[in-house]
Amino acid sequence: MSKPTTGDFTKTPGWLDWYTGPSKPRFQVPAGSVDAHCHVFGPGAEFPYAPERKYTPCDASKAQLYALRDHLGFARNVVVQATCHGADNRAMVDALASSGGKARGVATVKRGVSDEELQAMHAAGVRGVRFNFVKRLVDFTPKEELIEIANRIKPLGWHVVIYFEAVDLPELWDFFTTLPTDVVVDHMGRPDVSQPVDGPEFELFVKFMREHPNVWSKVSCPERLSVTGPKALNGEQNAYTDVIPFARRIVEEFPDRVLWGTDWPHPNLKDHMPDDGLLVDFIPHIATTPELQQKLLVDNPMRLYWPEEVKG
Ligand SMILES: O=C(O)/C=C(\CC(=O)C(=O)O)C(=O)O
Repeated sequence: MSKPTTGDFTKTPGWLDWYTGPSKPRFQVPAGSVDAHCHVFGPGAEFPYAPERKYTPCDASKAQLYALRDHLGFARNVVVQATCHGADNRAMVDALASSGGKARGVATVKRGVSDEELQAMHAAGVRGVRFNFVKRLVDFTPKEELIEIANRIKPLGWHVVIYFEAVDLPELWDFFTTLPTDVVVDHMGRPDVSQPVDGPEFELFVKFMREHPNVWSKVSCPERLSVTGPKALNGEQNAYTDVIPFARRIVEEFPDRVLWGTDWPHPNLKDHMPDDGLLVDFIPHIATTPELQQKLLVDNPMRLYWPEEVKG
């Protein structure tokens, strides 16, 4: 893969660039697998970063994303709008347009978005909107605005992706459970994996999924959640062992409502940048049978993002 660039923007101090030269995964993903959570950044010279952004990344282009897809053995991507682009979805939509139908998108929209804009995004392959509640990433948006947006995108058959920290789930519960669409949680609601997997915090998340059949979860980002590692670097085949019980529990309890993604280019990591090949080798630790792997990587994302291609 080519190397990251930065254009005229100055990266956030301490920014870690994505890993060049990822290893070839030992785990071969099933045919038709979907990387259901990844981003593009700019390039800033073509698609400038948003003035309201909380971080400035290195560039991560669609060509680099699709090269990674091919290298890892994936067939498709779901490109999620990153907060460094605010509600300017052009870089993400441009990536979808160049994918030959092999990428869908999740956008960020404001209440002022027009029906024509929503229709154009739908035609480009957008199938969801993302509501972000992680305070270091976004300014607060009133809940009435978000509900209004959710009601507007529902007729398009889109869903809502939510990103929040585990400690905030109790406060957000009532809002999340009134959303009128399918709801996809990023990174299992960011559990504190130093707490027990059957402790009150994660039990609340499991209850959220158990009591609400419209709620799905991405079992992604062990590199973000892990406290003890080991890191997915230097050929490590048993990375992020402290995250495994959490992800495995969700995969086994809700096999038809889980998704997986690389999270490339891994915004805002502070400690290390993982080798994406080794992240793929993490998958069989959390989806331990071919049946679970098929659902996680193919059947579930296809049902949510390419339903027209799913028979029956
Ligand atoms: O890539 C992710 O999912 C997580 C992010 C970044 C993010 O959500 C964004 O910029 O939109 C994070 O925790 O910093």
